[in-house]
Amino acid sequence: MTKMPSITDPLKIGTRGSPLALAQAHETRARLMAAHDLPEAAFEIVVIKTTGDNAALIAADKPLKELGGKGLFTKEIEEAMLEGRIDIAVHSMKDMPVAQPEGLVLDCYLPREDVRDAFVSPGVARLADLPQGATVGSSSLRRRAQLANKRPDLKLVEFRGNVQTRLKKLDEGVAVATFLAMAGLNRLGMSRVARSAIEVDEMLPAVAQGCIGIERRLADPMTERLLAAIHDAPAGHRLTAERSYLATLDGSCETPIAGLAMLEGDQLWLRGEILRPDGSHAISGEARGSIADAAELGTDLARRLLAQAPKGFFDWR
Ligand SMILES: NCc1[nH]cc(CCC(=O)O)c1CC(=O)O
Repeated sequence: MTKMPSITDPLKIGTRGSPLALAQAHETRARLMAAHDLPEAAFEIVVIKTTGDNAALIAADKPLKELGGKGLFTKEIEEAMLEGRIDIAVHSMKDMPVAQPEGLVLDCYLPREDVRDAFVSPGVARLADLPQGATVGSSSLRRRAQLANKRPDLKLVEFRGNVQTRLKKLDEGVAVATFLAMAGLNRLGMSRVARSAIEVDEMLPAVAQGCIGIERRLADPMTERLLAAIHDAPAGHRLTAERSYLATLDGSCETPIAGLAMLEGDQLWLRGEILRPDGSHAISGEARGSIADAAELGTDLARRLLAQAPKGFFDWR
């Protein structure tokens, strides 16, 4: 695109078709309209079906790592952008690999939502109140490992699908509780589904949880300029630290990894936790430093955690 988007030549916003993905695309469009004083018709939302949206695959209730891991929800979208069928792509940063394909850049982040996990249960008020031996549902490697580590008495079952599917499973008594990101619920206007928010000291969230990122083509200066106006610098500093930590740890989604950076003025406070998938061993640590050193902070914390990991810590794969 060489000129400002217009009704006759709209900027094409690529997204998955899930309710959460669409809500995120609409938020992005609203921010672009406001920042550039453009009408809604200057943007076109283009829904792209990804491997991860294949209902048959998801219904199989296999752990996501067996279905192709990170990239499952992005490959087709990135291909569409490289082919020019879309101009930008809106993503949940939590699901994004740390490196993008040649020719694409991911450096625009919207203001971050609630980073906490939600505790969802018809009968139990909070995580700490779960009775001994209760069955809980989650397909997230990180949440499963964290729960197994803290509460080895709990029984874990795979739980996937959209919010409605999961709530139905709870209704049917398949499990007494499940976990979702507060951010997703808030963006869907469904915060009431959360029985309580789990504080980050109790369950450290996934790297980049609650953050929307917008990807573009490298050789597209107009889009770069459009996106620069809606980039949130604080989210950028936090994500830089968290993603550099993840990159050093080799964050394929085959390893349970948690990480969260908080900003206090121009200082970053990065916390991290790596676990064995069965929860038998957790290693955590933290690092503090200036936003100018965000990337080094992430690398440094990751190296320190790895140094504490006994030989074979990740060998379970
Ligand atoms: N892995 C799926 C996914 N990717 C992003 C979110 C929620 C929104 C966010 O964290 O930005 C979710 C669902 C969940 O964890 O409940």
